[in-house]
Amino acid sequence: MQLYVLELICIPLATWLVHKLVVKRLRNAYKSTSLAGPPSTSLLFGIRASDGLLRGDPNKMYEKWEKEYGSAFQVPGPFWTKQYVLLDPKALAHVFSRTPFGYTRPGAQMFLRIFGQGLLSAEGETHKRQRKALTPAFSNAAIRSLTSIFFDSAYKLKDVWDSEVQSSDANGAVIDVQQWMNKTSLDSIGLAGFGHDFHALDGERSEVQKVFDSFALAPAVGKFNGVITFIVTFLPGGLFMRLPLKRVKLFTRLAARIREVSEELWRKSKVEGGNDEKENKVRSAIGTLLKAESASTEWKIDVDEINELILAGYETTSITMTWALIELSRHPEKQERLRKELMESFSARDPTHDDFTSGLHYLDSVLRETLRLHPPVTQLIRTAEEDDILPLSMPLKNASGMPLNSISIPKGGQVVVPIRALNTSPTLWGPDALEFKPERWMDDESGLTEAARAIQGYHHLFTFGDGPRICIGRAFAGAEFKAVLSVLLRNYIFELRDGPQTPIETIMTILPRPKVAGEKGYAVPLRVRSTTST
Ligand code: HEM
Repeated sequence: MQLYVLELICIPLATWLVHKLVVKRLRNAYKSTSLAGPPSTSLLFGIRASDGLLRGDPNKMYEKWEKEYGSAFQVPGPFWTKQYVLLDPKALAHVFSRTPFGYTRPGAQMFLRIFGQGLLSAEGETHKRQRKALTPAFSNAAIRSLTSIFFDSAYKLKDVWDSEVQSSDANGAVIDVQQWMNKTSLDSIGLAGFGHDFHALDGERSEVQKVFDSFALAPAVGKFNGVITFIVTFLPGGLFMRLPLKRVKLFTRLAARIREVSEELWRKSKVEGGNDEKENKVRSAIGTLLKAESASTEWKIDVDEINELILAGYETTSITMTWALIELSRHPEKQERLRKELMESFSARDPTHDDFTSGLHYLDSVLRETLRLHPPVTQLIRTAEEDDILPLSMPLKNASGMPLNSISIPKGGQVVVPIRALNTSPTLWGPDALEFKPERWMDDESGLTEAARAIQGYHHLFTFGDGPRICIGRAFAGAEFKAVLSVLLRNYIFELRDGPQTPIETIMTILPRPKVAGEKGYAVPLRVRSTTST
């Protein structure tokens, strides 16, 4: 009798396993193109357990493999799967044009579990509907009305730095700029996104900021990075959230804190923001939506949406502004060129939104070059929802050396978009691909190679993704970056404390952040002097 029960459990389980591990694998092997690529380093985890991917920067490995195998190659994934790494512009354009329907985001379940049903976790028709609802909040007109909020934050920052700089000697004050970019970004997203002041620039440390910081104090090191990638992409989100891991607990805490703030903001906005009386509430992204919502019964803005905007907008923008200050400190002549451009027309007043979008070309080039060299999101992964054929624009050979003009991907197959490797590939960007050269974007992108021009995305970059899921906050981030840098560059001169050759490393928090080598946490101490003291 006992044997009978055991059989009842074991036979279906074994059948399911055989189907999953053998039949599906054989079907996929038959339907997929076999590309060249690095060998597996672990029976169970494929190449994900290799030191280069786990402890190092995965993009360094992708750069190395691009040289060895070409513009598309395969890497062995966990449980005998494989992932296709794509650096071919035509193949990528195909994948992104089919998103969100042909290819889905494997981590979406995790976002859903942690942050609720927002844009990041939505797929298919739900995504389409939610995206349409949020779009007015990020339109040109909306960003134009938010620009003064970005300036308010920048000037608040200037007040604090002025007193530090004035009380320092002629060499200037040493300031950890990353901390201050965090505060500026958090206050800006609070005010411009939701009409809420986190008061980070006033010295208050909100609960949300405390949890974000705890990721930096307990960074993902060693095997953890790889294990997380493995779990997120292969287990259903529910299981991931039950894993007794420190980082999972941090994510849960972060979600809870953000949710507390979001619920409060949402409640306040509902009471005050749906009309014109409270002008500061309407002059925020959510204010715009609530105003529109009152005229429509089709959709409702939700707390989950607020959650995700804080998560998606805070760190990404802060990291980008920090990298720009590092690069400008490493290249004093480029810093001077930017200052000159700003001072020529804006020594007496601030630029407007129109000045940012149609003038100030060098500032725009510094933004693009920073986004190219230092994308805060360094890779995207997509799962094919059906069998597909990827067209190719660059010559490629399969694993047996035969020329290919397309790649077959089976349903369930995963493609990796190595954003940083793509943005810095010498094949696409030329021999100076790794150099910080805003000049390449000037004069109608005159310094771009033909190959780079063929790349789609945001100005030929995948830093914001591409297609229907392209970052909805890209103009928001761009306006904030430009407002903050235009104030800082007109008022201060920046240098790396220990000279332009100071080594910079990256450290994994939620996203990889820069840090000066040897510093605690993710500190980026720069020497800051007033422009009027020279
Ligand atoms: C430099 C700053 C930023 C970078 C580099 C960045 C990057 C990205 C990337 C790569 C994606 C696509 C993810 C994917 O396809 O899987 C994305 C999506 C998204 N971003 Fe950003 N982001 C930035 C700033 C912002 C800001 C300021 C906001 C909001 C205020 C924001 C809100 C979002 C949202 C809601 C999505 C999901 C869009 C969708 O799925 O339709 N981002 N971002």
